[in-house]
Amino acid sequence: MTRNYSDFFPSGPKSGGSDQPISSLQKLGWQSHFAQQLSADDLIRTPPVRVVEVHRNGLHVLGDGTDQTIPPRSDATVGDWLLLDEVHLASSRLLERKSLLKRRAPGTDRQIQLIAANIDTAFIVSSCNQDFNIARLERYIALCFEAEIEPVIVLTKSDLVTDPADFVRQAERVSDLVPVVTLDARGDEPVAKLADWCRAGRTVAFLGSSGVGKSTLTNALSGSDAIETRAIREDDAKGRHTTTRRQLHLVPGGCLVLDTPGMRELQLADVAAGIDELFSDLNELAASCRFRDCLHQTEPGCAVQAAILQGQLDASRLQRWRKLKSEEAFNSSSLAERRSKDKTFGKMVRRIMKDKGARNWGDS
Ligand SMILES: Nc1nc2c(ncn2[C@@H]2O[C@H](COP(=O)(O)OP(=O)(O)OP(=O)(O)O)[C@@H](O)[C@H]2O)c(=O)[nH]1
Ligand SMILES: [Zn+2]
Repeated sequence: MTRNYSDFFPSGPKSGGSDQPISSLQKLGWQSHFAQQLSADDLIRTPPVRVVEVHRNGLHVLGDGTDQTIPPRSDATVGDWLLLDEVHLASSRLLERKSLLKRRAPGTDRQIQLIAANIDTAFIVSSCNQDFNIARLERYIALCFEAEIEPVIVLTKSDLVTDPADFVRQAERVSDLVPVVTLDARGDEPVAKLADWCRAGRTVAFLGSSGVGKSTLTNALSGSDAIETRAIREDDAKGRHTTTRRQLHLVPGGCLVLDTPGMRELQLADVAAGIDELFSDLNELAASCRFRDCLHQTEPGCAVQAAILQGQLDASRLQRWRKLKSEEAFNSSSLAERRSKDKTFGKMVRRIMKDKGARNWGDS
């Protein structure tokens, strides 16, 4: 097979609305970030493929002329790029990610699980009704900032309220860095209003609680009720609650949409930097407090309390910041403890094995 290798080294992300044809790899989300990581020699020996689906028996990968399932590996997740070693599949090289969403597994084990890699934009979906919750939006945004994913707030069900303006105002106050879009997820609005982020070759995901309209939006983007993709399998097309797989849907002529059922139990762990970024206004204020360890309660010279008194800061935002930070600290510290216990245990095992080995030698 002859490949046009110039396609593998894009000059940069294609601009929206451009009529330039894009290569099959670019359609799969290939970007200069990945191209920079390989040499022409790598390319000849190991063609890039993207993991579009993870299931128990393996990873479904697609590339230029490649469509196959390779053995599972714990360090790769949906959205990852691999340099496929067709002779030794397990030796395929994992390319450095542009972004990574991970979570702490529910239950007692609480291991870190990789959710998805290389998402460009996450639409944080909430509806203009009782689901609307600033603290929840903030959690998702902190997570996106940490994961290096661009968040966009999408407020659905605008048709069910007389005026969504109040929801929009509240959502806009979450962060200057995060755009807010309102729409009716059924019909034509999503395609038009999300077009900037849903260009061909971009990878997007919808995050949010059950019933807010994530599936409706996904279908709206794909222009059908059953998303037409190369990765989709029959059972998934029928019922979206039946699958526990994670996969990327290739929207014909458009972006790639990640569909992951595990997004609902997201826990905040190891996202301190994301929280700092989201609450940078509070961090800046805190830097002017008289005491470095100010708790922003009743301390004299507290710049945060002063801002609240002056009406520049909403007291509830301070409360949410505190809550998020303590949740994060709790989740992360228990992980640290677990890691250190694991280490101690590992050391103990090695010592015993060593002792045993020494004794066995002595016995012989
Ligand atoms: N009126 C109105 N109904 C909507 C809108 N978006 C979604 N719905 C309806 O809300 C219901 C739930 O939408 P889904 O798309 O299934 O929500 P989801 O977020 O995918 O839910 P899960 O699959 O449980 O996570 C469906 O009946 C949709 O038709 C909207 O913008 N306006
Ligand atoms: Zn203070």
